[in-house]
Amino acid sequence: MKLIRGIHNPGQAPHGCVLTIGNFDGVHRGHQALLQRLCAEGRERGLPVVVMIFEPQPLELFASDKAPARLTRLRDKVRYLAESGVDYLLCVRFDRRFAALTAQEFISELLVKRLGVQYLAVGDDFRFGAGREGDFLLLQKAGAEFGFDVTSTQTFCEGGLRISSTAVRRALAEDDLELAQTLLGHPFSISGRVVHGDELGRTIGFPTANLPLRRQVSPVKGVYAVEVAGLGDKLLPGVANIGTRPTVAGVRQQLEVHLLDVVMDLYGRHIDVILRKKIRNEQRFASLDELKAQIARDELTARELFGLSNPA
Ligand SMILES: Cc1cc2nc3c(=O)[nH]c(=O)nc-3n(C[C@H](O)[C@H](O)[C@H](O)COP(=O)(O)O)c2cc1C
Ligand SMILES: Nc1ncnc2c1ncn2[C@@H]1O[C@H](COP(=O)(O)OP(=O)(O)OP(=O)(O)O)[C@@H](O)[C@H]1O
Repeated sequence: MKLIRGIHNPGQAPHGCVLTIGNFDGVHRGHQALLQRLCAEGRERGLPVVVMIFEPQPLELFASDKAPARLTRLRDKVRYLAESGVDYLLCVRFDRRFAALTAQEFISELLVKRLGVQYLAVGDDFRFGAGREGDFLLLQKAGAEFGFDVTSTQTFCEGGLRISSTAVRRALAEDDLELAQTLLGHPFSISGRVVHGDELGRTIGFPTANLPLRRQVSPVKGVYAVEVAGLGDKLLPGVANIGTRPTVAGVRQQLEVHLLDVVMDLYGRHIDVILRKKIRNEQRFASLDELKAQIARDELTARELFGLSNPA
């Protein structure tokens, strides 16, 4: 899959394609069903499959305080979309100028002139263009005028519930990792590059690898039994805390993971932390000793869960 950043990269995007548009946060099973359909259509027509996403996501530009927590960073979205068989990922920089394009301009300049779209699949609730004035009906009319097909994707459900990024966030907020995984079609994980912490963890006997969550708010909080991918062939078990570390007066939200039975310097490594089970909420302890005793109990809980023997 080829990643194209921005719509002004001449010659990079194909002219003539099958296309879908959306946030694709989480690349959940609803998205995957839509992508499968789109790939089949692309094969039939002998055309490349293009997915258009926006970065930042529209709500993050317009109402950053109301924007929901991201399920996937761009890097992970790219990986999941590539695995789904997409040929080109067009990542549009969503700024005030782009947002001001009228629905008609979006169709004629971008979809028709720039991409030469032949087939477009979107949900029937898809809105676009300045003031969200463009809708499915307008796309259908434009399709008839410019000669491209427009289909509304069939809603993909789980237990009567429409799978959506919002539904995954809700499952995570309710600590239902199992449901989140069912909706996603893959386990929920948080990835990033390990940075230096203040190394207090080392002095309390639990060295931790720290992942900053940056401007991204995490959809989950608390202490989890986890498995870490990205450090060789095997998944490595660990315990992680996602929060602000009130005991040591931390401020910024971060993820900290302590690996069981392995000592290695993870600084600078890119890791993917798969959340397997919530152990408890983050707490403020009266002393570091109490925190240390609790983390030791968290470790035992995780060991039991993973069927590992206790440390010597
Ligand atoms: C499994 C685990 C559970 C944790 N639980 C809490 C907690 O409940 N409250 C808290 O303030 N900090 C918690 N922490 C964070 C510790 O305060 C943190 O590891 C310590 O401050 C070391 O920070 P450093 O890595 O920046 O040196 C937890 C860390 C781990 C690995
Ligand atoms: N369950 C589903 N079944 C079929 N198509 C879906 C499903 N969920 C999303 N889509 C389609 O995938 C495309 C991208 O969806 P997008 O990520 O913007 O929305 P979403 O997953 O419904 O998220 P949100 O909860 O934020 O509305 C859209 O065309 C949308 O209609």
